[in-house]
Amino acid sequence: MSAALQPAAGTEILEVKSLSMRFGGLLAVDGVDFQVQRGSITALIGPNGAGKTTVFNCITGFYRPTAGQIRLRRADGSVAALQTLKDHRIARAGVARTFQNIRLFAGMTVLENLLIAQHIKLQKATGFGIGAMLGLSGYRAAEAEAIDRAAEWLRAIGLLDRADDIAGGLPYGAQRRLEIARAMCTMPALLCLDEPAAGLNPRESDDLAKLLVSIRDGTATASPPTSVLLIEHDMGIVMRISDHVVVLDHGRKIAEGPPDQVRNDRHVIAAYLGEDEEG
Ligand SMILES: Nc1ncnc2c1ncn2[C@@H]1O[C@H](COP(=O)(O)OP(=O)(O)OP(=O)(O)O)[C@@H](O)[C@H]1O
Repeated sequence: MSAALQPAAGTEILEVKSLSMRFGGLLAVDGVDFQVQRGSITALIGPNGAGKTTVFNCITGFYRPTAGQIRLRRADGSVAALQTLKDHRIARAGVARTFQNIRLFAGMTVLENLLIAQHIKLQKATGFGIGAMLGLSGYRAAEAEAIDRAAEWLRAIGLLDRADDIAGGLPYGAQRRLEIARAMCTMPALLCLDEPAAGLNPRESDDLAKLLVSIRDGTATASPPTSVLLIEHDMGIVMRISDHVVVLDHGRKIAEGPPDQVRNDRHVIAAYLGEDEEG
């Protein structure tokens, strides 16, 4: 049965409610609540081990939460209860993600990486393979559309002239942008990015910040505006591009609000100072 349950009410695209995740004796996420507003960039921050990636893994179906609800409210008003779905169904429901460590198909070309991301749509359009084998027009149209979309995203990330290069040979910052383009080729409602600025130099970070804002605003390509949830340690980027910041520490939410408010929150300052003392 579909996870579409009830019509939309608010403007949030994602609602995380009383989320908990236990690993044996460790409560890595402890009753966390937050929302991602449609058309916003929301950052999930906190010291090392705060539970950020675990929250992401629950949202994207890599972990089944111990308790709590994760609701994706789609544009058509239906609600998907993500905590009940497997990862591939969450992807189909409209949630795309990237990982802390780059996970491209390094031996394939830049373009192939973007086409593979669209294989589910191609399969559907072709009656799961038969149409492709027979060379039916539905397949050719879907394939042309996939290539057009890939080209649009390659233009948006400045890699159109490298479409036929091997992805693994790209500079690190370009690989990061390609991963984001790959996620965007699935036309998600919500884009989840786990430390997209990790390892980038200042110029690459700047390009990334602009790309994320253009994804949020729908100006990167002809695609509509897309809500973004990101985990990020680079506070320069977080403070510059986020509309809303959620702060975790030891598995609990300790603050949330606009960047300026969170930056001056005494609980947040104490959590980060504590990390410095330990480190
Ligand atoms: N699969 C797992 N099994 C056991 N413990 C885990 C697992 N995944 C995470 N943890 C633990 O849960 C806690 C939260 O980890 P998590 O990776 O979510 O934190 P984080 O905020 O993303 O940290 P970082 O910023 O360092 O990536 C840590 O104590 C971690 O060791």
